[in-house]
Amino acid sequence: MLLKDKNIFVTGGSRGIGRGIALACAEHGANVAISAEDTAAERETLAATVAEIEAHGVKSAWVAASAENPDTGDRLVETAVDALGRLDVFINNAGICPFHSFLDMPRETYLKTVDVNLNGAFFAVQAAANQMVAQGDGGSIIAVSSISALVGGGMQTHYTPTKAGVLSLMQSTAIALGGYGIRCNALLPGTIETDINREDLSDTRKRDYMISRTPLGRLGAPDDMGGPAVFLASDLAKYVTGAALLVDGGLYVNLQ
Ligand SMILES: NC(=O)C1=CN([C@@H]2O[C@H](COP(=O)(O)OP(=O)(O)OC[C@H]3O[C@@H](n4cnc5c(N)ncnc54)[C@H](O)[C@@H]3O)[C@@H](O)[C@H]2O)C=CC1
Ligand SMILES: C[C@H](O)[C@@H]1OC(=O)[C@H](O)[C@@H]1O
Repeated sequence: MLLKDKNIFVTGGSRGIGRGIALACAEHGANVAISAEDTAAERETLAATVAEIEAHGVKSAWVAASAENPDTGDRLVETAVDALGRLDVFINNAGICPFHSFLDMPRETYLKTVDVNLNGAFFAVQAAANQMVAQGDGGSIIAVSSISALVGGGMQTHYTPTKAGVLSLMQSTAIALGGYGIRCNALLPGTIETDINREDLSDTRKRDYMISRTPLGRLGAPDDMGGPAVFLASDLAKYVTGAALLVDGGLYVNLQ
């Protein structure tokens, strides 16, 4: 039980990587609140995931709050404090990756991707950090960046800069918040099979190619992200801040 009695918020926790992380935290004894995009479908998914979290005997709560709204960060913190009592760990995970070619990228696709992935992360992390500073005894902030912070993607020209930005945000907030005992780290997943890439990976040639590039011989699953997130959230990582942890089955280092 690495996270007993810690109070954690996971954005985009309804499904995919966020759900995998939320369930791993609950398995380790944490109370976990989650958010997702404000849609009718996500409200149902949030409620279902909250039931799975509570099955671990911990407290949970959900809020439907879209990341592109700069006020959302405050709503997330309010939800955590109202339901759990305080906020010890904040995990910014919500994100989108609408694959699209560069030359004809619609402006709205670019702007929405930046708003959700980067601007949303900034305001949410700022709100969480202010709550932790007010509590006065430190905390842990984790941002889900990507292997795509380090390498490019021809159909991801709008997306990869947001993931580099989120990594950079954790590096700078590690400095800004270190004096308050707040650690800030980034998780960099490789290719994890979720709804975000279901259509892209339905091309079996692409899927097989991605597997062939991965030394561990398979794509990732959401629960592969759980252990690394629990580690960074826990006191095992008490001297880890400003770090970037690749969780990619070895994909990044595989040149030849
Ligand atoms: N699946 C992958 O291979 C990788 C994913 N990532 C990152 O992991 C994070 C999670 O991705 P997945 O779990 O794969 O995606 P997913 O599509 O399975 O889940 C996305 C989650 O984010 C939430 N979300 C989407 N748009 C939102 C909005 N406008 N406001 C608030 N919440 C919103 C959804 O409600 C959902 O809970 C993203 O930031 C993504 O960039 C990074 C590297 C690889
Ligand atoms: C959505 C992609 O499949 C996924 O997202 C990323 O950040 C990486 O580029 C992965 O391949």
